[in-house]
Amino acid sequence: MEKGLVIERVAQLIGVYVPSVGKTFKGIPRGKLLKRTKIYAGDRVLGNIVDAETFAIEEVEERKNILIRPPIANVDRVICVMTIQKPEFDNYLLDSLLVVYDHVGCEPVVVFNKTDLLDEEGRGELERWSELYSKAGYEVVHVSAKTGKGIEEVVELVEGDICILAGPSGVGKSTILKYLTGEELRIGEISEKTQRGKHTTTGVKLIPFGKNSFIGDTPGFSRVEVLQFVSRKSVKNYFREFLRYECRYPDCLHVKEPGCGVKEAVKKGEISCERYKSYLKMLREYLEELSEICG
Ligand SMILES: Nc1nc2c(ncn2[C@@H]2O[C@H](COP(=O)(O)OP(=O)(O)OP(=O)(O)O)[C@@H](O)[C@H]2O)c(=O)[nH]1
Ligand SMILES: [Zn+2]
Repeated sequence: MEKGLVIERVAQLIGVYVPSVGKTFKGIPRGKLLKRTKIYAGDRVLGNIVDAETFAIEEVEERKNILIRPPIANVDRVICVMTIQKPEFDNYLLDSLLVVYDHVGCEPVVVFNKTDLLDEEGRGELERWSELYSKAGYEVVHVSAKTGKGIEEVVELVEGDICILAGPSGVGKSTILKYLTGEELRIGEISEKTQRGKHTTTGVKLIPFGKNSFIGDTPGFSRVEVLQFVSRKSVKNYFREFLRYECRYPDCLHVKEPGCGVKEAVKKGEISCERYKSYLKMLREYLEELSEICG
């Protein structure tokens, strides 16, 4: 059987890219396959080329994850696009994206875009935040989708991966996608009925770029409520720099417990106050003493 990758899932249409022939076929699920599983963009499938247009899908390989928004399976990377200025950097939003995507097994990359328009102060901020996130254990890249600067570094970093873009409105997600693939980013339809800002789309396409990478044509989250996705007690597992420290109690939430290694590290300046504040905010906690430690 041949291996294929579902790169298009729009209504009933399934597009299967078959690397051995470098071509996309119309996928037809065989037998009772659809009774057993759904088929998502990003699914790795096994099947046979039936004719010049058709690929009969026999099996869907086990998925490493499925994102709900956009609906894509096996997403390796989320490119979290942020800016320092225009719009102003929102570190709480970034921290929320990092937690939620890490939770689904999607490795985040922090991309600061619009570096071309930074003034002196902006460049200082860019350096400060970049150092903070690198130290915390994330990959950080500076780009300008206007001049193309730094984009190649992103392409190299995500080689071979299935990616999506996430980040707030106006940071340049569409511009980056256009730069990478020559295609437009589709905006997910916003369903007005749900108050949660849920987006629904009729389908999703993965667009090839770089040597062997794919990227979704629908953006991921532009804002996110962490506790809708991650339980209160496991949020701490996705602040990766916290994992380097030990606490007296293994189930320590790093809030008011005695003998907390994380809080100690914040006091010593080894964990940044900004990150710790984001953590408390996610848990809807507040610490009086923090104003003394962090100012
Ligand atoms: N100077 C500069 N402008 C940029 C850059 N990238 C994008 N822009 C501009 O910023 C504006 C917003 O860019 P978009 O690509 O539409 O941003 P988006 O994140 O897709 O926004 P939404 O569709 O609202 O989610 C556009 O006017 C772009 O031309 C950049 O690197 N430098
Ligand atoms: Zn602790």
